[in-house]
Amino acid sequence: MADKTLTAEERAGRAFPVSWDQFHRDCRALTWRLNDAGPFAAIIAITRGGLVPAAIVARELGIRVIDTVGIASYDHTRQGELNILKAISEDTLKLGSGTGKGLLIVDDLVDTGKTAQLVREMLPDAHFATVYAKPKGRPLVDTFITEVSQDTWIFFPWDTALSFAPPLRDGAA
Ligand SMILES: O=P(O)(O)OC[C@H]1O[C@H](OP(=O)(O)OP(=O)(O)O)[C@H](O)[C@@H]1O
Ligand SMILES: Nc1nc2[nH]cnc2c(=O)[nH]1
Ligand SMILES: [Mg+2]
Repeated sequence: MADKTLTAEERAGRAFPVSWDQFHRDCRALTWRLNDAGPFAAIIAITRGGLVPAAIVARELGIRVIDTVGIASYDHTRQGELNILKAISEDTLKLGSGTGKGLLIVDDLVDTGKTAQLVREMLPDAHFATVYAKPKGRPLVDTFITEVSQDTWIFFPWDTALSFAPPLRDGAA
């Protein structure tokens, strides 16, 4: 049974820090794959994590209609109830014929897949893309770039800062 006193990050154990450069490259690689799956009438970014990849993908694919769906589940690193903070707009739903056909949903990652599942229920025919995917959430994603193990915590560049790293011989991991 999962230890409820540990955060999701602590349970993960392994760290996968991603730099801005790396993230930009991975988003561009994602766009190459999405180019064959489109065209898309609009992008729906799952905020907040989906905002940065959505901006890069929109720029590369020339998509100018961008909507958001606001979902929060992690309080920093602890997953709680899923909260819909902002629904998809009526205009976007109409563009996707009510089912999401021809629409692209973008998020930074899937982990347990709970967020993805909720958005998929809103737009079952939309194309779902993430930059990173963990095995539990992977079946819910149509297109992604890099798979990381379930026990990995991904650190995004907007959540981190450069800091001193102790040398290996002083006990650094
Ligand atoms: O597959 P899951 O286990 O549902 O986790 C994935 C979701 O968790 C993170 O969002 P978070 O809820 O932390 O909010 P944020 O995007 O505002 O950081 C991430 O951006 C995904 O949206
Ligand atoms: N930053 C970050 N947020 C998450 N939310 C769910 N899993 C993760 C993860 O691995 N990294
Ligand atoms: Mg998110």
